[in-house]
Amino acid sequence: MIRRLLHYSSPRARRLLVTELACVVATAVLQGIAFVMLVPLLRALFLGDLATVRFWLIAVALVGAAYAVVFWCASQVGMKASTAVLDSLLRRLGDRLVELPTAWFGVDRSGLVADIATRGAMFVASTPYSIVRLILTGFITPATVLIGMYFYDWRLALAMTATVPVMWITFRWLRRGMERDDAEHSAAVAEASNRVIEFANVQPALRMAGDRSTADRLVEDALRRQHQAYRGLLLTGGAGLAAFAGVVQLALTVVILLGAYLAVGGSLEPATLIALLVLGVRFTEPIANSGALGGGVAVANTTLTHLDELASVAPLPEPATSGVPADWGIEFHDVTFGYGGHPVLRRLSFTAPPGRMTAIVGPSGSGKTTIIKLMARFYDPESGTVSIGGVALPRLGTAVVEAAVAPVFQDVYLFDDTILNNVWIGNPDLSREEVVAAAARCRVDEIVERLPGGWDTRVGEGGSNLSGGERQRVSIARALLKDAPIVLLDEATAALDIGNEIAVSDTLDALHGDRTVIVVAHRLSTIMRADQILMLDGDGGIQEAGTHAQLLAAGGAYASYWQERANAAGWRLTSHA
Ligand SMILES: Nc1ncnc2c1ncn2[C@@H]1O[C@H](COP(=O)(O)OP(=O)(O)OP(=O)(O)O)[C@@H](O)[C@H]1O
Repeated sequence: MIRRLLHYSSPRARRLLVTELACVVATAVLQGIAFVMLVPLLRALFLGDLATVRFWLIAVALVGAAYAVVFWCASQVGMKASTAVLDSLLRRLGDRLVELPTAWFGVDRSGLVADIATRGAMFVASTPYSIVRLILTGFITPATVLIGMYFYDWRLALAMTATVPVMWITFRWLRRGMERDDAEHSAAVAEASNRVIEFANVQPALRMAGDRSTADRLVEDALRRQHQAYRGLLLTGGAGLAAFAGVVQLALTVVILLGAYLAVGGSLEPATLIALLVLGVRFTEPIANSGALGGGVAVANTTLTHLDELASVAPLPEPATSGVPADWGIEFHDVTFGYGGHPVLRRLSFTAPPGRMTAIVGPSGSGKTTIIKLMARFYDPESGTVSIGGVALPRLGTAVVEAAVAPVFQDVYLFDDTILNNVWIGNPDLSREEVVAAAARCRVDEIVERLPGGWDTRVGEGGSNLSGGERQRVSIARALLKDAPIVLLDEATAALDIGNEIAVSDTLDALHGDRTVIVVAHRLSTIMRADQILMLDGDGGIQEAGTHAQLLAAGGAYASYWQERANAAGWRLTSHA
């Protein structure tokens, strides 16, 4: 564990940790020496040899003083080391999260990350001081005592040595059990916190649907699994500790019995036996205490394993020097891609010309959002290439792609900051007036008018104080402000309010002819604006491609799709009239 901890520590934290451990080893050895010195002291006391008693008393006092000084140093360095280790762990976690491929965050990992960043990192950072120190003392002090024992009676020392492997095996067994159960417990805690967060987020939808049983069940199941895992952890810990304490007591009993046998046989003086038995107790006591801490090491190891897992997530390949795109057109060439082995796109090829708007339409689940995500390089395709301006995205590099692309997804997440700052992050170099003007173009000013604090109203965690459509409007304003040459817009199906529709239309008008725009389009008004429409076939390919007029004239799948949507819209208007 120490090796893994050193691996995740900064050079300063590493220096402090090594110094702390050196001090701990020194205190443990000094403690062991003091215990060993008790033997001649006690023996002299029993025999009434006061001159020898005085000599050993001074010697024990000197060793005790040295112990106190080194112990104080270990405590001071230990506290600094804990803070430095916590700092290193959080930095490593933060740096790693920034490097991870965007797709890693697609699956809900918030529970796991929160567990590492809070409970896990704090626990690991305090481990060297609160646990490792005591465990090291629990092993080094008895080892010193054992060596000392050989100087007084090799037979008792040998008996003690024979018990060491049994204690070691039991300790390892206890630790492994705790490690396994803590990994299960930690996964259950992460799952339960994901479900509780989800439960809170979907409350409005649940209440609308009038059926809370499914979400209730999911949360209850997750909490039940967490309780079960915790019970398992406590049971393993309890049983393991009892077994370990039993083995340690057995070791002491062996030494007492052997000592008594030798004393009865006359080959060991009673005064020496009593002194050695005191030493025997001193040998087993720290070991028994450290057994209880083995579980703590297991818990710390779980967090370190999670950090190892994060470190092993393969990053997307990046070029040594980025290629330069000839323009801002996007090309898919023979692209195949899927999730978990199930292909969503099969040998898909198309071109989205620069400065033009391409609308992607098709059945639900046909891969429209997936195409947008491949363009933003959340993933690389399994085969084929996605390129911008003739340069494949792996040769452009993620940073260049991220700078060139302004994506607006359906599931918009806003920071718990003011509405203005949420737009401003699109381009922090602009002035407040410029940001307000750009946001107004996307009709964010309409939202702001009804907010008590105007532009400086906080939007709540994830933007929860705004509607889905409003959140997307803020996100569109942010994307516009970024002034990227490519805009990817996944039109919100869940937010078909008129204000949002006008905001999207105005934005598309503003972008038209200037940027390459790719829209996953659901609204007829959006689809009609496009220079090119790609209609997906629901089997990973393109069924039809062309302009609105061309596709209508062709009278194929798109014409039927259009007719259906237009009829539905007409029916709605009539029914309201
Ligand atoms: N992260 C993911 N892991 C596993 N499967 C996924 C993931 N994202 C999407 N899928 C699956 O891939 C398929 C295509 O999803 P995608 O979101 O691209 O479709 P879509 O055409 O945009 O759908 P919609 O119109 O309903 O938004 C679906 O079957 C979806 O369930």
